[in-house]
Amino acid sequence: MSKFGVLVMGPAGAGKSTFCTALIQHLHNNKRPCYYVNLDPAAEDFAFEPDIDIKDLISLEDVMEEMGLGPNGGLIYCFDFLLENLDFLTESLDTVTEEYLIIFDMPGQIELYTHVPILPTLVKHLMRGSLNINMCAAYLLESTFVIDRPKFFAGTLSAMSAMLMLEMPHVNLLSKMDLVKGQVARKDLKRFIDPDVGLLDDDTSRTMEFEQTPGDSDPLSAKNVMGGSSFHRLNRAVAQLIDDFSMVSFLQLDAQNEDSVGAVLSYIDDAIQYHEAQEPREPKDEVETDMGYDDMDR
Ligand SMILES: Nc1nc2c(ncn2[C@@H]2O[C@H](COP(=O)(O)OP(=O)(O)OP(=O)(O)O)[C@@H](O)[C@H]2O)c(=O)[nH]1
Repeated sequence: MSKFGVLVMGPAGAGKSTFCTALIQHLHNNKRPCYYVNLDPAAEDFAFEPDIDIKDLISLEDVMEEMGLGPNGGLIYCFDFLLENLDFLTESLDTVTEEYLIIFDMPGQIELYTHVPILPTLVKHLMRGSLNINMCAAYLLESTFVIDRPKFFAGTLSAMSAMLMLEMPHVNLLSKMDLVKGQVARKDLKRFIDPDVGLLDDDTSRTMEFEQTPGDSDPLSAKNVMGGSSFHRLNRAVAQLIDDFSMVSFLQLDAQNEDSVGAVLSYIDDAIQYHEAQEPREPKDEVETDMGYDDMDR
């Protein structure tokens, strides 16, 4: 038997830390031990004190001050530093026994999940190195995005990008469900759980915005860029890509409701166990980060 872990990811403000707190509380209530790892070098207030805190190794504030970097470049610097000092994680995680669920609370900068190979390297170390942790990713997307469908598809694309990049068991969560219940009809909500491109066609609230003003031929005019037909075509192409891959579906999460947290945990447990039962796969070749830190804040 090997160790178990969940990597809690998603854009800024999606509810990652709140979910981690609710998960830890739920595990406590059910007398299941857990081990909390904060990997957000900017996180400050915790409901439960982390067992490992990246800030004991490096903090975003110090990096931004000392290196003169912005928040995105600074974050990438912190993660590069973590990758150079993986013993910081390994030494503590080595001592964690198999009955613990290891919860990794990640930062919200979207760059980390989409176009730098830092996370795959970290995941590879955790899953395939000597630690041999059986991991599942939990990717959170705010359910209030369903009100703004292009935003919802953009978020769904980032979830898909993380799935493709990390190649690990993956559970996508529509978080903050308490905020949309009552605002979105149950049958409409179902269409966001398994997103299909038709959602954009039915988006009557935005149809007006997508119509181009007759005679407005400047493709870069504010109206055309923000709400014009090219914007609509781009959204449709993104939605079609997601539809074609047919990879992303969501579970609903209301972190304030313990039954909801328990149901999500069951999926995570199942995903981990299913993966454990499969043959181990060959690791991918390591890839180097090819972006400068300054580029991240442009
Ligand atoms: N109503 C409601 N609010 C929530 C829920 N989960 C989180 N929030 C609120 O959303 C805000 C952001 O939540 P966090 O848990 O800090 O989000 P995060 O993803 O960790 O944010 P970053 O660390 O900045 O990336 C906070 O004000 C939370 O109280 C939820 O299930 N329901």
